[in-house]
This record gives sequence, structure tokens and C-alpha cells, in this order.
Amino acid sequence: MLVPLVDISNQQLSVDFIKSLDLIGEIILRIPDFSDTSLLTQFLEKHQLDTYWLFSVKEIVPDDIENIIQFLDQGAQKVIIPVSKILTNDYTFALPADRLAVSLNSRDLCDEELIKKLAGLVSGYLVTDVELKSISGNFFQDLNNFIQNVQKNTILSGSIAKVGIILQETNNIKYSSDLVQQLSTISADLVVPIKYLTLDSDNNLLNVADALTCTLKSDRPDGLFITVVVDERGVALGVVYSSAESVREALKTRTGVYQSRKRGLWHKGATSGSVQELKKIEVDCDGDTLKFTVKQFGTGFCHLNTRTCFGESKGLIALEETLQNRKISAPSGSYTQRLFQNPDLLHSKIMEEADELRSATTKDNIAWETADLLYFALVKCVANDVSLTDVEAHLDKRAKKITRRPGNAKPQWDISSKKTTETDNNAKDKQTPVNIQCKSDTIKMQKFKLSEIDSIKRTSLLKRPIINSDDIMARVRPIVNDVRNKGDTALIEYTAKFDKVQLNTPVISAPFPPEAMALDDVTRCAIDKAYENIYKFHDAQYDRSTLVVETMPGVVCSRFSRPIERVGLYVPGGTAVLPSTALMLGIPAKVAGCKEIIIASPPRKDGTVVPEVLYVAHKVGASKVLLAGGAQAIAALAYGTESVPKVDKICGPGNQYVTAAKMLAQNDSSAMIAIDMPAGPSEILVIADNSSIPKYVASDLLSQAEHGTDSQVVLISVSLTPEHLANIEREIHEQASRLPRVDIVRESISKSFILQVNNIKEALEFSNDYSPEHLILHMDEAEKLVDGVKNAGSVFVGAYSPESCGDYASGTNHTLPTYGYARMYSGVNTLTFLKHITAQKLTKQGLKDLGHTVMRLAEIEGLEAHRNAVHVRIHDIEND
Ligand SMILES: NC(=O)c1ccc[n+]([C@@H]2O[C@H](COP(=O)([O-])OP(=O)(O)OC[C@H]3O[C@@H](n4cnc5c(N)ncnc54)[C@H](O)[C@@H]3O)[C@@H](O)[C@H]2O)c1
Ligand SMILES: N[C@H](CO)Cc1c[nH]c[nH+]1
Ligand SMILES: [Zn+2]
Repeated sequence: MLVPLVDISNQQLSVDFIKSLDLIGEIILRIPDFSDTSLLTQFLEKHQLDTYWLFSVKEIVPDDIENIIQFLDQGAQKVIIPVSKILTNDYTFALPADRLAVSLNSRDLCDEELIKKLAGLVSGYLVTDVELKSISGNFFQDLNNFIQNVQKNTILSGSIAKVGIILQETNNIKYSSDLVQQLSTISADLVVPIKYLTLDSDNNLLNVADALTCTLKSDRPDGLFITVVVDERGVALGVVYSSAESVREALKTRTGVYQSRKRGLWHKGATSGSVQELKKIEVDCDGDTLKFTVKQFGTGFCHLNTRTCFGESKGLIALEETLQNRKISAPSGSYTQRLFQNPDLLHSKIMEEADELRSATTKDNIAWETADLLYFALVKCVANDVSLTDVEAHLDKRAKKITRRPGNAKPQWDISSKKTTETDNNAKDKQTPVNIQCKSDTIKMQKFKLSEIDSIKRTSLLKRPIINSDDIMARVRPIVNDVRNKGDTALIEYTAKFDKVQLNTPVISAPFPPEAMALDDVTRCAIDKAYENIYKFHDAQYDRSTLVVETMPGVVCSRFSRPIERVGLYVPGGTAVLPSTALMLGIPAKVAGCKEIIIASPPRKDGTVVPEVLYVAHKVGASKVLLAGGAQAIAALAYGTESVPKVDKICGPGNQYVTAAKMLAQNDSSAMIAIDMPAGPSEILVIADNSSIPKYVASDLLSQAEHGTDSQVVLISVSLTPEHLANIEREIHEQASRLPRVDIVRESISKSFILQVNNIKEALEFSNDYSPEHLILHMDEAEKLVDGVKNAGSVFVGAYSPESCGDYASGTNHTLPTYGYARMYSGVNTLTFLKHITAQKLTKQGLKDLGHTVMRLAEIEGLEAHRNAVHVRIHDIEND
């Protein structure tokens, strides 16, 4: 296969010349560099190329990546990057491996280690970049070895697919057909770009045709080449023969010209009128057969006046032909013609058929309605001179797109937001196609520079990707009301619906059966160690003494604490079961001395609770475990049911349904319930400077990104060098790709971002405004920055304080405020489970001295009874 290479800086190249190159393959465009793409944009506008490769030997910097991606999205098939840049600049990982080609020079051909390394990185082409003058005696030998080596490694890694050669002409050594002949014997899987193919003032088309035909070999005695002729959609029209002369003529006239075995040179349609416009000539894998892609005019390709030599076409192509004919002349009363003439009618029919397809359910019905819709859609296309090929070209382009649109429906078509009761499983099913579609994409956070965004953008970055809270409330309200009104029956029903578990009773009471909390030694020791540390830290928070202050002689005020008696602790269990949350809630409740502790968590599919959670429930002295999750569990704890005692306070994190139900219950004064805080989807903000270690930074970001698709992670890059930032990004992609929860991470990372700032002051300002649940300071003198932290749930200081330690076992609590509530809420702590009671004792003298102040203030407020309560006493004291 030939892929011509042209230098776009060559001002002489004519549109005609480029088009003739386009006929024989994709064109490699050599561009000066990727940072200034104006020349390339002009070139593409002028030549209207659909498929091309890009090649520059200049240094590629991170800022170029966006430009490259933009061109890959708009039509570029591949980008060729010099090998040195692939191996030394980690940011090239941001480009899709299968759209990347790597150029090597001839001495790299013998470097086996290099080929091995590349095999893991690239799944596109390896292109050897060879100057003709350097082609010496053993070049072909080296090339053969190289190809074999690549093939071997391709098989091992399944990644590198093809090998190409860029031949560089020099002033005195020119590309020759002998050379191509020699090259064509090397390997079937070869790309042979011709460098510096410039406009030939005599006959440049012959030049191209020669280059093409000298790579062909015929196995026929008459030396002709079998030629398959297909239409623009790849449908075979027939088989003919070509010669070097007919190919030359076809390229020159850009029509279907072949070699008839009887009549010689054959210009297809010259007598019948069924002419062809030539779209492309391709050579097959072993160089003995040609494929002509043509646009067929007239009655068809076959001498029997059918479209193909294999009979008439069927399906969409036949419908398109009929519609095109109807457009030119239609029998009277033709419905299709009525549609052509009445765009409003056509529009209504498209809408009607789309709606009918939407409601179709059976296989037959769906096929029927789709056919209807396609008919009307095609009428619209033909009416506007749009062909099926144009439609398919768009589909092909989309398949290659790197940056994906979110794909949400426009508000007027968004029926999902109108559905109020969607099951967990349904939601998961819906995510599947998205996950499959994105599987091969780079896992990457969006990037912004603080200096380049305006205040509106800054404000939007401070917001969390929360889904419409009205929508969530609308889903949660009926669940809460049902559980409130129907008690256990509703609780069991919702558990069956959302968790797919049919329970007889939703509660397990203490003492819990030992076999249900049996653990292996390693697990039990880990839980015991975490318990010990968390207990130590939370116990130290409990000041059991009474605060006593004599505010003035004879006036003694005091304050003492008492536990909240009955508490409900929510332990999430949707996408991951979190026994650690049972520790984080149960231990402070136990330290505080709460009398009744009820732990709620979604049941496992077999209707039981995980032994680790039950073991913790046992250790913290829980009286009951409620086998329910989501809004229904919160409602049961808030209002009580036949088997679930009503509690006074509900604590614990959860998804949006859990958080919304906690807020609803708190706002209902008849529920008499307190909550800890809105602790929603996990989040983390990392501030990193050039002293940070990329793999640590990435691992911390991912540790929270894996919680749920709604988690958000933020990296604030403080003057990171492009290489350092690229290393972090590469680590994110590589580490994430290896995670079992990669599909969740892919989604949460896509909602996350990197903010590039110039100094630590800007970083802290943004972080304080964002008020993250977790803040990690990845820098040498991290401790010094803690003073500047105004809002955060919990801070992790320095490279060796991963957030995971706080999640599990260092001692601090992991139930922390999210959504920016760290501005005004603390995380769960021992005080969460306590209330403070104040007391006072006044002596006679104390009352006498304070009384007049109180009476005057009561007078100001017009509250006579208040004043009198002091007055009657002072009267007695003064008259004693
Ligand atoms: N902020 C913190 O301190 C903290 C700590 C741990 C976990 N988290 C967060 O807790 C969350 C846990 O979420 P999860 O989903 O894994 O578990 P979860 O237990 O919070 O929610 C699961 C329940 O949600 C309900 N549900 C699911 N789909 C529903 C639907 N369509 N309609 C109504 N109800 C539905 C079901 O009843 C299910 O039992 C994560 O977002 C995680 O980040 C936060
Ligand atoms: N990081 C979560 C709080 O946002 C807590 C958790 C539990 N298990 C692992 N992590
Ligand atoms: Zn976590």
C-alpha cells in the first residue's frame, strides 16, 4: 500500500495534485510543528481532505496534545511522533495508542529492546524514517529482521499492528521505481510513503500512477491485474481487469477506466452513459489485486443494465436509488413526491415514526417501525442532496472521535428525569453501554489554569457534580412517607425492590449469633487495631468534667454533657460494604455512652449482613442491626416501625438518596430527629508542588475517585512543571486502568479537574473556598501550610499521610462533611453523640446583685412575668 507524504509548507502543491494522491491512499501531511497549526488548517480548508495522517519531527510539548486531539477528532487518522518523544515524554500517553504511529530511524531497526518497549505503548504503526542515501547493502536485511521482531512482539503484547517506511529523498538521490519494486518484496504489511512528491510540471499524475503500479505484481500470463469495483458503500458492482496504462488513465481522468481483454483500454460508460467517478484505488495485501471505489451513474455497472453484476441492489441502497429517481420524475400521485413538496408533512411523519419506534417492544414491531423511520429520514436526505455515503461518513468520523459528548438528551426529550422510581439495577444497566464505549479512552481529569478562567468559571468549579436535588427529593419523599405509614411492610417491599432481597424480618437483635460474625484472624486483628486507635482518639475528645464558672459573686454557671440516648448509624453498602464506617460511627457513640445503638446497612443478596459489620456492631455494643439501606432505612430510624425503634439522631454517610432522606426527616418537626451532617459522595482535594511524588499523588486522588461515580477529586497544581504534571496524569491513567473499579473511576475522574495555579496562596484560597471533605498537602513543608487551612473535613499532611489511613485506622473519623459543608460542619466526633446541659446556682446575694439587670431587660421586652419572678424574691430578700 502506498501512503504518499507531502510537505504542507510546499506552496506549489495544487489542489488537483493533492486530490490525485488522495485517490491512491491516505496522505501523510508533514507539518512544521504542532504548536502553530494555522498552516495546517489553511491546507485542510484548501484541499478538503477527509482522511490524512499528521507527521512532525519537531519537539512536542504538552500544550500540543490538545491541538493533536482536535485534529484526530476532525479527520486525522493517525499522528506520527518521533520515537525519542514517545519514550522520554510521558504525556504522549494522553493520545490514543491505536491512533499513534511512531517514527524510528534506520539505526533503531536493530534495537530489539526498543521494539519490546514500544510494543507495550503503541498499537498503531511503527514507521521507519529512512533517507534514501542511507540505504546500504544491509538495509533490507535489517528491515526484514525488524519486521519479524515487531511481529513477534505484536503477538506477545497484541499491540503494534503494522510497519511503514518513510523514504526521504535527498537532493541527489531520488526515489525510484526500482526501489519500490525492491521494497514491495519485503512484507505485505507495509506502508510506503513517498516523501517530497512534488508537483511535476510535465505530468504529475503519471508520476503517482507509476509509483502505484510498480508495487503491483500480476500472476496472470497477460500481466493484467484483477480489479474489484465497489460503490461508495463498499457494495461489489463487478470484477474487471486493469493494466498499468488503464490505471494511469483512470487517475488522469478520475473516472472508471479498465483494461478489456478483448477491446483494450475501456472507459466505462463511454457508450452506455453509465459512467463512474473514481473515488479511490487500493491495492490488496499481496499486491496482485486492485479495488476501485467509484460513484456509479446511469442504470448500473452490469452490461445487463442492472446496478451490479450480481443483480439489483437491495435494502437502503435500493431505497436511496428509488428516492433519487422519484425526485427527478415521479408517477402522478406518488406519496414520496408529496413528501418532497411538503416539508411540514415530512417533518410530522419523522416525529410520528420516531414516537412509534419509541413505543415498539416486539422484535418484529421494532424492525417495522425502524424501517418506517429510515424511509422518512432518507426522503429528507435525498430532498436535500444528502447521500447514504454522506451519512455513513459521519458515522465513521464519530467512531474515531476521542473527545466524547456526554450524550444526554435535551431537556424536552429527557424522559429519564421524569421517571421517579428507578431501581438500582436499572440504573446500573443504563450505565453499561457508556462504560463499554469509553473502555479504551485515557482516564483523564479536565485541566484549567486559574489565570485563564473568569470568576464565573471559578465559581462553577467550586460546585460539586450533584444531580438535581429536586429530582432526588421527589424520588425519596414517597419512600419516606410509605415507610412512615406502612412500617415494616414498606421497609421489606423497598428492600426487595432496590436491593433485590426478600426479607422476613428486617432486624437482627443482639446478642448476635457468633457464627454470623466469625472472621479470620488477620481480618479480626485489623479491625481490632483500627478499633484501638479510633477509640483512643475519640475517647481523648471526651471531656467528662463539668465546666463551672462563677460569672459574678454568688452566680455560678456550669455545663455538663449527657449522651444522646438512641442513635441510628447508617453504614453504606450499595457499591461497597464499609465496615470501617461502622467503626467510625459506632466507636464515638460507644465512647459517648449512647444507650441504644442501631446500625443500618443494606443486606447482602442472601439477606444477611457482612460478618465484619456484625463484628463491629457487637464490639460497639449495638442493640440491633437493621437490614435495610437507602431512604427506607433512614425513614425507619426516623419514625420507627414495628421492629425498628425510633432514634433521636441519625448519623452516617450514604449516597444521594440517603442524604436526601436525612435532610427530609430533619426538616419534619413531627419526626423529632437530629442528623449529623450532609455527608454525601466522597471527595478529595490535593495540593501538590514539584516536590510531590507523582505516583503518591495519583494514588490518593484515585482512592476517593473509586468510591462512586459521583465522587469528585481535585488536583491543585502549584507551578508544576509540564513533565511533573504529565507524570501525575500518566500515573492516574495507569493506576486507574489496573483498578477493579475502573468503570466507576472513569466516570468520577471525568467529572474531576486539575487547576493550575502559580503559588501556594492561590492554592489555599481555592481550597478554602471549595471546602473539601479531605485535603492532602503533597509538599515538602506541608506542616507549615496547615495554619492557612480555614475549611476542610480532615487534613493529611505530607507525602506519607495517605487519605486511606484516615479512612480506616489512624484514629481520626472518616465521616466528614462533603458538598462544601466543611465550611460550617465538623466531621463526626465524640461530641456528635453528646448534648450539653447547662446549670446555674445563685445565692441570695448573687440574685440581689444581678436582679435589677434582669428586671430591666424583662421590662424592655415587655415580659412582666419574667420581671416579677425576680421581683418577688428581691422584695423578700430586701425585707428580710
Ligand atoms: N462523606 C463520607 O464521610 C462518606 C463515607 C463513606 C462513604 N461515603 C459515600 O457514601 C456513598 C455510598 O453509596 P452507595 O450507593 O454505595 O451505598 P448506600 O448504602 O448509601 O446506598 C445504597 C442504597 O441506595 C438505595 N438506592 C439505590 N438506587 C436507588 C434508586 N434508584 N432509588 C432509590 N433508592 C436507591 C438502595 O436502597 C440501596 O440500598 C458513596 O457516595 C460514598 O462516597 C461517604
Ligand atoms: N473515604 C470515605 C469517606 O469519604 C470513607 C471510606 C470508607 N472506606 C473507605 N473509605
Ligand atoms: Zn475512602
